[in-house]
Amino acid sequence: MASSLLTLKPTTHPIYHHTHTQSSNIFIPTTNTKFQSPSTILSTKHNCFLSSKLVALSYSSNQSTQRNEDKEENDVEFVTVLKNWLGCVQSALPGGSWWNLNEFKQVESIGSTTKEITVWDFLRRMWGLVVDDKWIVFTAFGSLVIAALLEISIPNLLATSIFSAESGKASVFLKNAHLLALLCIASGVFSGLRSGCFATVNMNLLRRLREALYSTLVFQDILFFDKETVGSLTSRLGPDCQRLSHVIGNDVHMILRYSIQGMGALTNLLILSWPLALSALMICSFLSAIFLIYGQYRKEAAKVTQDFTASSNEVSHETISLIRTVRAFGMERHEIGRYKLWLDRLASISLRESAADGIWNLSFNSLYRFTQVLAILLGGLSIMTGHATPEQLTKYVLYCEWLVYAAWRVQNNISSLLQSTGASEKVFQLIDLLPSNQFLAKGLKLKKLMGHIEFVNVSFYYPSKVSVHPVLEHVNIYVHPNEVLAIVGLSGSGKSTLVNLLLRLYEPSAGQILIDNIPLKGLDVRWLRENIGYVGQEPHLFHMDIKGNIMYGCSKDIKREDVERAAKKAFAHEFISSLPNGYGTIVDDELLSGGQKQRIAIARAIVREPAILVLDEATSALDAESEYHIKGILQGLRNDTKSMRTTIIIAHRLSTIRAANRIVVMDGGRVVEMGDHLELMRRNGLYTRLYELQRDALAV
Ligand SMILES: Nc1ncnc2c1ncn2[C@@H]1O[C@H](COP(=O)(O)OP(=O)(O)OP(=O)(O)O)[C@@H](O)[C@H]1O
Repeated sequence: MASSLLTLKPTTHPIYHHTHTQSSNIFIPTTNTKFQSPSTILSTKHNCFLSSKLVALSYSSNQSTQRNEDKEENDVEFVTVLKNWLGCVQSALPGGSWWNLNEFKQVESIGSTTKEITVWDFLRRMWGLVVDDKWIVFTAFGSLVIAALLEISIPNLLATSIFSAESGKASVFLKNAHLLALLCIASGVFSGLRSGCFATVNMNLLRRLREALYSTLVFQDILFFDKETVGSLTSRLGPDCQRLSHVIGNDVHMILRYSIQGMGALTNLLILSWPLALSALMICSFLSAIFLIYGQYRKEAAKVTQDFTASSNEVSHETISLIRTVRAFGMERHEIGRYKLWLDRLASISLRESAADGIWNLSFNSLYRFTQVLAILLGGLSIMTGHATPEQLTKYVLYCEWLVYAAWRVQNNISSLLQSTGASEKVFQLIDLLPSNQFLAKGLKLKKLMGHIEFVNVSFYYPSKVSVHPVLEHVNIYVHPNEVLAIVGLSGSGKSTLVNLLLRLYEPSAGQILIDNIPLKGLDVRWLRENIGYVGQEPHLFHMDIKGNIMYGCSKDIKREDVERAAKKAFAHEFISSLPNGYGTIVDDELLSGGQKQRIAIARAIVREPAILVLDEATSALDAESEYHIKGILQGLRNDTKSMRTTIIIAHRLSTIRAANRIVVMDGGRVVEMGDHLELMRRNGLYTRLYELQRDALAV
């Protein structure tokens, strides 16, 4: 290859100089004008012949030097390649660096810090999940034991039947054949019962496991969801739970079944010939020793695989849920690359697992065959010396096979159990999380909420975001019952955070919030939320009909007329009625426009007739006409003295909140101005600046 790149034409062209790149070992021809060919130096009329001779000589000597150099370089190249290969082989040998999973553990993936759990703890916890079905479990294990004992008697009876036929003992043969048929039917019945019961246990276990995990997740603090990703959590609920559900119905079941069969086979072997039985046992012990290393390795690999699966799930979830953004920015290939990175890592782990599997199977098969050879050898010798009969040898060979096969199955299922134990760590860590304190504390439920709100010296940091400056700093705000309070300010000034604290999605780092003079912490959180109507910046709809979406979370008895009235107030009735199934139309986040979603969300907040209404940028996606009407609603709500409703409205469009009783102006987490529109305009501060900027923008 290297020499083929060199095209030496010394008499007509400047000599081709070749360089040797260290990294690639490829010769690159270069035309270097400073180097002249021998023909250029010696080519004169007088010395034409001599020069041509010298050229030839020099060329041939150059060629031979080059051949030598090429050879040396080829040798070096060969040695390097050989060294690399040897290095690869060495690292791939059992115990080599290729098997080390630590480098994967260092990859930043989800949930890498978990408390190690022992197999015993794991089984204890799984038992806790199936204890309600204990009778099904006991029936399953009872049938398992009976079926296993029946199955292990079959080889003995089989050999006895064959040899009784061979020796012409018809009555013995018939008796054995009947017994054999009975045994087969009975073992079939008990095997069926066993499988059915274990399948039921599996199903119930999976259901309970998912239920336990899901209900723990749903009651976590919002802070928890700031840290965890949706993809990783759904991965725990999906594949991880599925994997754990096989533990009792598959792993424990198989371990027990084959342990009984193995013990039965060993007992039969010991009865037949103890030296032969011991030799088979030695092989099994050797297999167990190999297995110990293999099982531990699979447990480690399972943990890494589980985390990588969660990470890949996270990427795919993010990409699919944001597919419109991905498409708009043409990032499809980039996203595929991101996903592929995790798939490659998973494949890398899988490769090691498969290789470990291969080594394990190789060891097992070799030893299994070796047992057969040993049995024939020792058994044959015993027959020749008159120490054993052919019938005994046949039984011996059959039971030997059972023993080794049972040992293999037991060990394989122990390995699977270890894998599940590894995979269970994160799942149980999540299940063990305590619900948010809010749901544990029993708070007050007031007879009637007046809607008086007070933020007293409130400061706040988001716990998930380490920051020098607080998001809110010494905020003091009073909202009177039935008042419409608007909060304005630049983006990121902390307006939504105020609402988050009012809804108790987070707790203030300092200061406190009072409602009707009672600290928020002292109130029942569910009751409080029932009494607050909230419309967020990006309202989300559930995949259900519009009526269900409007009624969502409302504890009162709501009639269809109430839903329609709320929809009319929110200017949603007209577009809902124009849909094919009206209020029965199934919608979700993708099927409606932003403005339509916002109107449904406003109807959802209105229908519960809350004492406190919070609108966080609730008019941002509305057209001018709807916004005008919504302003009318707000005005109506304000004048509705019967319902006594306090309204907090956050808006960027200052036109929306001009009519508010008071306007709070926020800047960098602080309240910088407070008053009604005219007062603030007179003050000529931040509000005036913002107002004028918006007016100018509209005038342009
Ligand atoms: N869940 C969160 N975790 C960490 N930081 C957050 C979280 N939510 C908001 N922040 C940060 O808190 C600060 C205030 O955000 P907030 O949403 O309250 O501002 P805002 O005034 O409502 O902004 P906008 O008008 O753009 O909605 C921002 O710097 C933001 O990055």
